[in-house]
Amino acid sequence: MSGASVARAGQRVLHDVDLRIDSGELVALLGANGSGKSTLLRAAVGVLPLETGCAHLFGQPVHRGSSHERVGYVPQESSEAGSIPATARETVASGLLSARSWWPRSRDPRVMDALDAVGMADLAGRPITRMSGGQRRRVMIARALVRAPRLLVLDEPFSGVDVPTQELIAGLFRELSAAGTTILVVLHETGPLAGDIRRAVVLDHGRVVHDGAEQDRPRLHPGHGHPEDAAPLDECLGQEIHPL
Ligand SMILES: Nc1ncnc2c1ncn2[C@@H]1O[C@H](COP(=O)(O)OP(=O)(O)OP(=O)(O)O)[C@@H](O)[C@H]1O
Repeated sequence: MSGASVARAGQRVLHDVDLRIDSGELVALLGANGSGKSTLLRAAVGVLPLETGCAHLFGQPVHRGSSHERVGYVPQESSEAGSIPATARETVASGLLSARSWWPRSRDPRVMDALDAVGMADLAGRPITRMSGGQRRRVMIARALVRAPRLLVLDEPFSGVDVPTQELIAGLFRELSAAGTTILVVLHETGPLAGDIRRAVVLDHGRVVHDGAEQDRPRLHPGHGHPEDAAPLDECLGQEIHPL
């Protein structure tokens, strides 16, 4: 990305971002709530339009209709899955859909392999609407992995996932990274990937304030821009995120 700015609801929330990620890098994107991490990811894969600047993937300009056959994208929990009662297997198979192939391929062996890799093969037949948040998260990671992407873009993959599964997924990222997959991952804490991340990009109020060694990054300060951060606990508890 070069000189990339993005507006949401008429307000600029990403300012003049320059970011180049080379093939095979593992990069953590960090920052307080509302600092613009998800916005950056979504603009980088063409889901959100740029106000200024440009973005390229694999040397080609990115736009909303870009083909993402070489990109695996795992969005944040709140924007994924919805209430469609697809099974884990069907959900992962939908990751194989493309402009050339529109028929769901649940029997493709890659589907069960991807579910196995995130420890979800046993629940392949369960509708994702009947899964916990952490289980759904693992299914969405399998969906991103199923077509062996060259670039994996993940928005808080460990959120809601228990520690043993975090370790499992971190091990998977390590293997993929060693095999040359490029990984850009939004994290709140580096957690199980702490020893693996050489490069951290930190956003603050939509600007890159650090791009370099993880141990040199500035400490995060409390969030801004997300009203729930300041809301009393009983108000937060009243919010139903996934109505069944
Ligand atoms: N759908 C939206 N409409 C309008 N503004 C939005 C929308 N989504 C995010 N924003 C605003 O854009 C800014 C950046 O939000 P973004 O979700 O990119 O931050 P983030 O760093 O990913 O936050 P978090 O850590 O809480 O996920 C914030 O000020 C936020 O309030």
